Amino acid sequence: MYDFREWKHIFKLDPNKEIKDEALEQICESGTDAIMIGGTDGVTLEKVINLMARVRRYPLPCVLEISTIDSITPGFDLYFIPSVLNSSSRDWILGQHHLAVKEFGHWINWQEMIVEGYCILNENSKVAQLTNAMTKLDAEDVAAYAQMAEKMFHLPILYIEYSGTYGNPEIVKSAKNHLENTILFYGGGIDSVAKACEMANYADVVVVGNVIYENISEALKTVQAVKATVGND
Ligand SMILES: CC(C)=CCC/C(C)=C/CC/C(C)=C/CC/C(C)=C/CC/C(C)=C/CC/C(C)=C/CC/C(C)=C/COP(=O)(O)OP(=O)(O)O
Ligand SMILES: O=P(O)(O)OC[C@@H](O)CO
Ligand SMILES: [Mg+2]
Repeated sequence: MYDFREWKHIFKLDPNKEIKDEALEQICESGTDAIMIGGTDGVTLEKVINLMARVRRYPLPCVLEISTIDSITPGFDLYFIPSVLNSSSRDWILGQHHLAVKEFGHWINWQEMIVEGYCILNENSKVAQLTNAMTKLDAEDVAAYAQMAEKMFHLPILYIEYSGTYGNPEIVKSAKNHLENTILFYGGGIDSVAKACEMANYADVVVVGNVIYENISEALKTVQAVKATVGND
């Protein structure tokens, strides 16, 4: 079983986006710690299976970040289950989860399931709009979610999500200062070595998504940049 607590860098591949074999090979052989498959819209079972099979040619961990019940497929190393802590709708905090467990609970291998407490901060992102996230939060608000994630709910992961835009490092730093056991993921707008290094100072794991499809050579450079950053100032 892979230990996500040891990871520092993840590439997130979107099943709803095309990636050529050559680019996929570069991503999978980049030295990243894991591939996470996930996205907000257009995530179908067929697209997830197809992408998983292509990633499976390479010997690195492959995680499904569940966004819909219908696209869950066996064969991943781990399953990350998002719960959007700052959603204004119970559906995205625990409602969808309740439906899934009620219907499929007897099939679930809980050792493979890792819950991510999401805090979504880019109001213009598709994921913020989908989940009705309350994005107007300051560092104190996010620090409170961090404490709740760790101390109240004992969540393994807190994910600060700026999907599509670069976030505020002070907010990430403040969250990190309130965490001892919960692993802090940062994702959003990492499109350069400088941004990757800055967030790696505070987050335990830096997630890199869109730049894979926009500028693969910059995407690849983020791997060593993150790994060379000592972190947690
Ligand atoms: C192995 C096997 C076959 C098991 C079967 C048993 C089973 C069904 C287990 C599942 C148990 C369970 C509790 C499932 C949860 C079900 C569920 C649908 C929960 C809701 C998850 C959720 C909150 C989704 C909302 C959207 C979201 C937060 C998605 C996460 C990914 C994300 C943030 C994508 C954004 O990515 P990005 O690339 O920025 O987006 P776009 O580029 O597309 O804009
Ligand atoms: O696509 P970007 O903006 O890199 O964000 C990565 C990830 O946090 C999305 O869920
Ligand atoms: Mg994306």
